[in-house]
Amino acid sequence: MLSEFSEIKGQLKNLCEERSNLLDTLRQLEAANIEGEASGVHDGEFQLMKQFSSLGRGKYSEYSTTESSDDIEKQELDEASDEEEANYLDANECFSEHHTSGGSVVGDNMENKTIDASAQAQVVRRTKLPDPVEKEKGVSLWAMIKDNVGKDLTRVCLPVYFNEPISSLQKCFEDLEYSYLLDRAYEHGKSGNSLLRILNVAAFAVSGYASTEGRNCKPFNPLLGETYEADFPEKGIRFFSEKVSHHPTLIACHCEGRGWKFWADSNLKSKFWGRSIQVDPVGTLTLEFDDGEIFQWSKVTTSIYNLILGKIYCDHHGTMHIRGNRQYSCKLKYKEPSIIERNPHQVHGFVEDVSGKKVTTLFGKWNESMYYINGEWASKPKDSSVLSLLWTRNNPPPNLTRYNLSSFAITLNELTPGLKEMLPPTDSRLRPDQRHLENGEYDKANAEKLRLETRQRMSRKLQENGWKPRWFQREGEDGTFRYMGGYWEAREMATWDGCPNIFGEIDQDLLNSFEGS
Ligand SMILES: CC(C)CCC[C@@H](C)[C@H]1CC[C@H]2[C@@H]3CC=C4C[C@@H](O)CC[C@]4(C)[C@H]3CC[C@]12C
Repeated sequence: MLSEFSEIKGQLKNLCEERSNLLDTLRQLEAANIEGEASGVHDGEFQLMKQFSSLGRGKYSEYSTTESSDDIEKQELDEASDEEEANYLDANECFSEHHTSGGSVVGDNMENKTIDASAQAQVVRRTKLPDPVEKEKGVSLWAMIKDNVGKDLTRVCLPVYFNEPISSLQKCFEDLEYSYLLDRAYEHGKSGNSLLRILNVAAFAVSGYASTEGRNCKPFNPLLGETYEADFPEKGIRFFSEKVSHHPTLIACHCEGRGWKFWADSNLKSKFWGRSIQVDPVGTLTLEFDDGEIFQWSKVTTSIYNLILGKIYCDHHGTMHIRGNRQYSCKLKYKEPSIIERNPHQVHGFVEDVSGKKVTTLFGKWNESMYYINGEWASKPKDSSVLSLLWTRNNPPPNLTRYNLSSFAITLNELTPGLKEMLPPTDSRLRPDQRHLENGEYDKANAEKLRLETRQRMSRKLQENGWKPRWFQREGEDGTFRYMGGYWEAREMATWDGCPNIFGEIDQDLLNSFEGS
């Protein structure tokens, strides 16, 4: 059984190598003669799709089967704890970049910064993570898992090496990296082009997945009541999120941009399949334009593969239905990976009008770019000139670390000058274990993580005793969390009433009441 499996794996590996050689050749060809535009005439959508995929600049290394070195560094595992019930897979949104095969962190000592020259605000954000203080330790996930065979994996506490220095609250904000698509959508709708509005909304919905590529660490599971603010005047957006429930794990977020508002709450249902995990996000994302047009959709299924052997990677599959309250809606299919289908990460779909008539075809890849074909496919000349680019992913930062954060993600946990003094005590940036991990202080990070997990274990009790989120409230029949307002106003006044010091020492009374019951 096992030998059969490794045989198949071996064959797959060969196939993968063959494929990546082919892809390399194609890429070279592409570099040689194509600049953003495909040449040649083809006879149908299929051909065009093939051609399109060969234009990809994505890497396919997630399908390679390099075995993780079994550096056995035994870690004391926490007993299955309450805290970890929903903690194993607690991310909520995500983003990422290309892969690094090794785990080396190379960087110069210079803190290189870029200056955003936009007239509005001179926000200077970092372009790399701090250089790690300690050398990284190699710990294989397999070593962790094999000692826990038979246990519910979702309840196994993992040491901090499996985390990325981003909390789930911050990861939610990664979905807004390409918020300019919504600005565009607003403008198009305003000038009467509702088709281009929904096309940009669709591209936005897909772009939220771009940075999940190559991300193979767990985000921090926020503490109950933990918050995250992101004021990005250079993007014209302001984002806020709060962990509103620990049982089940729920995160709510709210974002305001130029002509639109976006909100969501997310709950993840996960299934463990042995070698892989399937995550089904539950909940609706809502986008409301200032002119009253509303779009709603849900995220598709994400699977995380190669938990035991090979390189961990995730893929997304299922159908996303973007429902609008006016003329158009859109269906997008994220294709399931298969051995025969050598073209991973494909997304395609249609914009439909109220009568269900297909108006426009969309396709692309969630890790690269999205295109649309205007009008009836059949009536078009069959070459790439019918394609219009909607979205393309930003380049990865020059020095990728093992976390594979995008340039945008790198800025999310930064304490820019003067920010610390403004933040409430609940902000993710102040979470000590996450900060230590970011600095590469692994022992300190682990110690703080253990301390905070004690607090986390009390969350159920807190919730049973009537704990309520500070900034969000359940609303409507479906009970989605909506932002109540007041955060940015409180920030102006620097009054953080009702924002406890959740990262500090645990209040003795709280501890007593918890242990006494
Ligand atoms: C055992 C550990 C080390 C495995 C690491 C698993 C990583 C790859 C997992 C853990 C949590 C996962 C995330 C959980 C939830 C979502 C929301 C979904 O809408 C997009 C994918 C996304 C963002 C997942 C991407 C992959 C992810 C980050």
